[in-house]
Amino acid sequence: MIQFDTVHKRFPNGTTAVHDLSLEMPEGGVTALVGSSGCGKTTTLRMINRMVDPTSGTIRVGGRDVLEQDAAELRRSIGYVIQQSGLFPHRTVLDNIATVPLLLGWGRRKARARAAELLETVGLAADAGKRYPHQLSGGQQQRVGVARALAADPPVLLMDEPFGAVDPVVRTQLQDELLRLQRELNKTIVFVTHDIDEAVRLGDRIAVFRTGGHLVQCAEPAELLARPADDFVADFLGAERGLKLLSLETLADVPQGPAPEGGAWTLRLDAAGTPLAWRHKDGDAADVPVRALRDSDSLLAALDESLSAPTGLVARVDEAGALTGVSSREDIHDGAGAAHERGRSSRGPVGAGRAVPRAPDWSDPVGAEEPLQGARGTARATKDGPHPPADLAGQTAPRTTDDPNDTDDEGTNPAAAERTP
Ligand SMILES: Nc1ncnc2c1ncn2[C@@H]1O[C@H](COP(=O)(O)OP(=O)(O)OP(=O)(O)O)[C@@H](O)[C@H]1O
Repeated sequence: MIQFDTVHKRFPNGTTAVHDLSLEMPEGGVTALVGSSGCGKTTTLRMINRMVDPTSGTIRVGGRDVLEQDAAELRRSIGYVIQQSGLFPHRTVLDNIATVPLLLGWGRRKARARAAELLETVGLAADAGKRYPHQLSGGQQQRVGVARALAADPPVLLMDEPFGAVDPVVRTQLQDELLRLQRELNKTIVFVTHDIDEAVRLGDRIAVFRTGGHLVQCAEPAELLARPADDFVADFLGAERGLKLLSLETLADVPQGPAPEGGAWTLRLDAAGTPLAWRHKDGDAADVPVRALRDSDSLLAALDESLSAPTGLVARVDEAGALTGVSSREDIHDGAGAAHERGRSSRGPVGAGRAVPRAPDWSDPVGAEEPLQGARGTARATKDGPHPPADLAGQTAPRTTDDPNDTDDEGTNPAAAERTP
């Protein structure tokens, strides 16, 4: 879907941001761009929708050279989500989401109907549509940002650290939701992040860059974790590379047996057979909570639970949450060893049956129930409106898809003011 062919970007001040990049981003997949600060991730992303033009080389989207297309039209045909959502502060949420459809000449009624539909898709209550961005939490604003990017149903979504400014809990919810949406929508997504865990979780492929805009390795997460190309990539992946690999493997193949009876600990179940807690036979010790796991949960979660459970056993449940059996710490450990063995072999199927997130929908209760006030995490809003971090103020935040003349080769910001479609 997106092809970079020896693409080079040198800014007028002499900085080489991207160095002879050749990379393919497959259709319907999430390509995560990672690397340390200043290694050219954002520039790479912005060359796709011509917010920045390459100095040399060719970028094709859907087989067409982007330089042969009108920049404004191209930008409207590609969804774009940034950190701090980049919403227009003086427009309602509904109008923010309707921005691109209006630019495409849909007509107000149709554009608003589509915006209302998308509010639901991203898990926000209809009431949120009438609010202004600063009346939403950081996580909610990001959802609006995603809805806005999806409004004209573009085949390609560019996401630049979209969840970088929310707290870890909200961030995980947003990641889960993106995975759920992606299973339905099958967009071609390019996702920039600093966070390797986020890249492993979301990426079908991960491209690792190093300073100077050099691509060091591009591979599926499991392959990257099992066989980093060099010390730079290994360092970037971090000390817990082995555990990260287990986050990609499911528990499905680990054997299970019947829950123990008559020993020191027994598993308490409710009437439907759902595990509740481990109970000690003497009744002196407090019950130990149990985190029952499904086949689709990860080996990492299983390892964690087996270490937390007093018996070393992991309760396994079916889709309805009813107990199917238990797996021992040893069996889980063997499963982990087998996953690593496959990873070390030339092209093992590690990660093929990738673990899926547990929360199947936008489980942010704020969307429906909490008062739509204030912000959580670092994307804080106050009664005076959102406060973007200093490095974003006046630069990234105002850049949106409805800003057709916005290119930044000189590092200036022609889009400081909101433009009306
Ligand atoms: N408009 C510009 N003019 C001059 N240099 C620029 C411009 N935009 C980016 N750069 C430089 O190009 C290099 C790559 O920047 P880029 O924003 O693409 O990196 P990044 O990997 O996305 O960084 P970060 O993770 O910190 O956002 C950096 O050295 C940056 O200072």
